[in-house]
Amino acid sequence: MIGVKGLSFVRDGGFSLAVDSLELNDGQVSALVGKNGCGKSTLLRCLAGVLPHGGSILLDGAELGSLGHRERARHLAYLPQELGCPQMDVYTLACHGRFATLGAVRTLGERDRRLVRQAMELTGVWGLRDRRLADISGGELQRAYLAMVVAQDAGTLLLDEPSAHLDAHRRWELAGLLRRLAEEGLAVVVATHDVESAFSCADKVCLMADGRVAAQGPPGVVAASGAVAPALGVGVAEQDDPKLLWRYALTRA
Ligand SMILES: Nc1ncnc2c1ncn2[C@@H]1O[C@H](COP(=O)(O)OP(=O)(O)OP(=O)(O)O)[C@@H](O)[C@H]1O
Repeated sequence: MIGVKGLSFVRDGGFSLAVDSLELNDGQVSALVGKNGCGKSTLLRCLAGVLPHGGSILLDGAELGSLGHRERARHLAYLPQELGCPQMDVYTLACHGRFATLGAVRTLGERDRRLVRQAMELTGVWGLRDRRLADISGGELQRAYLAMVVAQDAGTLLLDEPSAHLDAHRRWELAGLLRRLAEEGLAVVVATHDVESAFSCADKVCLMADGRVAAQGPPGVVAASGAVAPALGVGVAEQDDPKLLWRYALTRA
């Protein structure tokens, strides 16, 4: 669980992020949505401890900055937006999720190997385990990285654009996977342009504009707030057709 109070971050280029108050709870999927450049990744990077910031970020009750690297990795796993393609196979990448909490001796025990396999099966990459990262598709690479983050077995997941490169069916599967992780008690936080999925599947939507939180709350409350069209340039509307995949559809602003 993450609690933010008075968070601030200023870039040299002039962009500033300011979040007065935000709670990202255990057992919930929380979605950060907003236009390109509104600050979603910057906020996630502050929450992950990657960027220095003003104000307070509590991670499971402890000030984020007071936690050492390994302690933080036990509580929090972060999937960045940019995915590198190091010279390794999919299985080794997933094992890196376990390395985050192990010491200098990176020997995986039985529990580690079980967590890695579970994460790879959940994300559908177990069958790709021997393939080199350079030899798989963009969507497969996205899922391989997701396996690494899930294998870390942390209570809070920060995922930057986890649906990037995924086809329509995999996007749907991802929404189910995130729901399942939340039901296991994790705080799942996603920055996404997949607005339909965010409003349809998240417990909480945090709508961002110009480095600020324009609205936050349950999807229905944010959808009715009048803040969506100004923030996104498009609207959302709840649909009453059970045949539709997503409960919320995009509309003209
Ligand atoms: N490494 C960087 N150096 C300088 N400015 C940056 C850097 N990364 C992002 N910015 C700027 O910070 C602001 C917020 O960017 P950020 O990546 O947080 O937005 P975002 O909402 O995640 O965007 P997107 O949806 O395009 O990924 C933008 O004005 C962007 O140009």
